[in-house]
Amino acid sequence: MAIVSAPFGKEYCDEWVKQAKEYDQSKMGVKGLLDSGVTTIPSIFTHPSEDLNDLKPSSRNLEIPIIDLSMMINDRLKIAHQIKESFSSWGFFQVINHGIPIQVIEETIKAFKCFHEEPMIKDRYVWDEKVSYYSNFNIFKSKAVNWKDSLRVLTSPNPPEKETIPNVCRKELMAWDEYMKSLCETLMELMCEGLGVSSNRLKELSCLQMRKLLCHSYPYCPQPDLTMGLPTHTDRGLLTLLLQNEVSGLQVKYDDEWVEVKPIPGAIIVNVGDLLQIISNDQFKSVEHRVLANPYKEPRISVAVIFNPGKCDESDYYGPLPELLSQENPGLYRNFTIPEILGHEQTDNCVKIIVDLCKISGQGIEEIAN
Ligand SMILES: O=C(O)CCC(=O)C(=O)O
Ligand SMILES: [Fe+2]
Repeated sequence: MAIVSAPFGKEYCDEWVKQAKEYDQSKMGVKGLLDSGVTTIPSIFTHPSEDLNDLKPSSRNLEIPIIDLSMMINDRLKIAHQIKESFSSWGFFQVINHGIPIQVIEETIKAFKCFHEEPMIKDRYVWDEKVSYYSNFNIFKSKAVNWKDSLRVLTSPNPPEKETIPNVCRKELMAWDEYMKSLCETLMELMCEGLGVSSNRLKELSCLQMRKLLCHSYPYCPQPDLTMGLPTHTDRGLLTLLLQNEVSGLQVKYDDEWVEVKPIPGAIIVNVGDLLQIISNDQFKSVEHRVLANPYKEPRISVAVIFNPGKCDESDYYGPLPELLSQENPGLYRNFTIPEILGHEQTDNCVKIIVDLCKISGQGIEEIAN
């Protein structure tokens, strides 16, 4: 294979697109490449050097906040304030003691690992099925291909079309979606209480209704210094609930430094997306994060459930909650509709594009969601 770096100059660009197309059409994914015996990464995976020069996490002993949900019974308001504080400073926290049995968590990871990892020769059926769900999101609009494989399923409306979910992990996927919906409902109530608005406010805005499940697998990478698992981005939706296995790799930007999110068995990572930053009028922050290419033999598995508003007509407007606005706290964003957001181009490395899209300069906003 010819040496091709990231798509600068036209010739390189043509060659890059050709090779990326070949890779995409083969539907083999990164796992398939590894199974075919590659010991170095094909050059289409090489990320630009500016994205690779600060891969080391901060040497300061920083950790994203941990919220113990079992303490909610004793002091609900305290937990609501912890959530608000975590979201306004970090945009992230890990939740523990959330009530989801550890066996369910282990079975979920096992089922998704099975989907991504079954080798093609051992079990044809699993491989064929995996190929039929192959997705490499906007590969040609990215700077380079990422060293990961992903499964994407729209889990709402519930139940989703049967054929959109792989057989090998259908049962676990549907169960996980229910667990996440229920945990998210509790967290959204606490978020509202932390903001000082009515507990059901986000639910009533249909914020639990539209869910997308992304299951990523980051297989071993022989040259992790040259590529990324998932480049720097912010999530576009409202809220993301993420399960990770014991293999680290996720980093969050804090104070201009990258902080590693240490795997805690059974914990769920929760983070603010662009839409929630807008709705909270900047009280919650949508924060940059990324995943390094995995240097370990064990694959990194993560399962993200992304929540979005379910009312998606041209006439359904969302924007900063009016209860949060005052003379001293004017609205910082204009209203938006979901079709408008969906119409906006998306790649794996978008940073705050929706926040920027809706930001208004000057004071006040023209229209307010109600
Ligand atoms: O795989 C991970 O740990 C993070 C995934 C992520 O950030 C995303 O899907 O938006
Ligand atoms: Fe993300």
